[in-house]
Amino acid sequence: MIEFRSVTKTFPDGTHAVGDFSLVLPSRKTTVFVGSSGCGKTTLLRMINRMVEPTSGDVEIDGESVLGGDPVALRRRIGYVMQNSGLMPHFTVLDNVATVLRLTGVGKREAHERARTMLDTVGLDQHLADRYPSQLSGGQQQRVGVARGLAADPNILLMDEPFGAVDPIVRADLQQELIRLQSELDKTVVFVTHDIDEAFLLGDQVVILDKGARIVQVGSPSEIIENPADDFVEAFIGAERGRRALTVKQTPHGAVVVDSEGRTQGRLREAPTAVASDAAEPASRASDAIDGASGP
Ligand SMILES: Nc1ncnc2c1ncn2[C@@H]1O[C@H](COP(=O)(O)OP(=O)(O)OP(=O)(O)O)[C@@H](O)[C@H]1O
Repeated sequence: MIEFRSVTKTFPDGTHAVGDFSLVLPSRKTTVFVGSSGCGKTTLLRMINRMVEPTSGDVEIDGESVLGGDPVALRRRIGYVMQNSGLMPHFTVLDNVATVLRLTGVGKREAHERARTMLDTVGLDQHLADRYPSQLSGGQQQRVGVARGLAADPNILLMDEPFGAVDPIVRADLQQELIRLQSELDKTVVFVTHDIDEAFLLGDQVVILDKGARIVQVGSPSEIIENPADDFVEAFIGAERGRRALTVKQTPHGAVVVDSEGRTQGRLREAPTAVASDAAEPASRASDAIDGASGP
């Protein structure tokens, strides 16, 4: 479990990036920080591995302050995946993935072996191992970034807009891959995005932030969609428009669900009892009740 305790961050130039932020991020779940540009998402993420030092307050991992020990050792036991992959251009794919292992003293042979396994884990073909990052597509580079973040088998994986720079089709593919990976690996994932659909797709816990990393609402996707805290959240999640502004339309073959553009999204199942039990299952998605909805 990661816990932020009254954390603030003011940068040396006087910018108040985070003001009094407190939150528990449960273990083995995905928490998504979502909010518009400059609201403090990256700063929050980087305070977990001390790439940014808090001005005041504390961040704890399993009850232990991250501020007590050596920041370099801390960073090596926390996976980090960033936008544009952050791969080292003069290292091969295999060497990039093996980096953290090598830094922690693992021998070259063993590190490469482990790196090869990681390529399989993230769905990358072995023949890419000897290529350089510039010889890969954007989506492949991001997969290498994920493999590198996971190579040392960290309990915590921090992901900062990891799929922000790839086209929508590749992005959807990478999102599904992350869902698959998470179900296999069971990490504590902290994911930053400004895309609310991505947040709802990936997050067990979604944290909607406003300027200064002020928490506007925190909850499961279902909780937020079913009960937006205020007008800000309602506007942010697009509750009144697009794919979430759904209405029921009766047809000769039963009720269907139609979006705000008039497109039929799926067939409504008659399951009033299932609706009641959904409330007890926070991980359920609104789309679960819609037969045939393709998801965000
Ligand atoms: N090193 C820095 N020095 C001064 N101000 C900074 C620094 N890093 C970030 N900031 C400022 O702190 C605020 C929060 O930045 P942060 O990068 O955390 O936001 P964000 O929500 O991740 O934004 P984006 O989605 O655009 O990446 C912004 O106003 C930003 O300009």
